[in-house]
Amino acid sequence: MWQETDSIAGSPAPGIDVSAAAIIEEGRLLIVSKKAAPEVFYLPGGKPEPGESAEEALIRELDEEIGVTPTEVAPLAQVRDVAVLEGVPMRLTVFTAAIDRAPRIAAELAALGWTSGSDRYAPLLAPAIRNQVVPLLVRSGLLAG
Ligand SMILES: Nc1nc2c([nH]c(=O)n2[C@H]2C[C@H](O)[C@@H](COP(=O)(O)OP(=O)(O)OP(=O)(O)O)O2)c(=O)[nH]1
Repeated sequence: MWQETDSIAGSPAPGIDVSAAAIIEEGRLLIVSKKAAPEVFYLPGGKPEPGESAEEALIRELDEEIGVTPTEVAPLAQVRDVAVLEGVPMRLTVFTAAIDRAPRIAAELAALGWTSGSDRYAPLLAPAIRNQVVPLLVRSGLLAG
């Protein structure tokens, strides 16, 4: 289902897996920052726990982080970059999603915002989001850019 670009068949991918949601409302993408690094913004989500699928992890993390349940979840892309907090290789599995209520900051989050991808948040976005996910959303017609 996912297109793999740089793994050798049969060998596990190095680094960490992270699931994240691209939630767009009124032309803006929902982004969050964590208390551990309040100046870095990225998509809500996190690492799957043992035995959890990427989508199950996403649903759990959205509840824990922003108190919402996704109403429509669809695979968008897998991107590889350096995980901005750990500094290790990361495979980020991104789903598009809608949410059932207004998000609110919970758990370990510092802030929540909505970005066009080219506004004041742009320099604060994690590299995977700024360089890969936002351009993909713009190419897909989901974000004006
Ligand atoms: N959720 C998320 N994490 C991202 C994105 N881009 C990016 O580099 N990361 C990095 C930040 C962290 O280094 C790592 C995710 O770790 P995390 O601390 O948010 O995961 P978690 O909620 O499962 O936390 P924990 O179990 O380690 O406490 O991936 C993104 O768009 N969304």
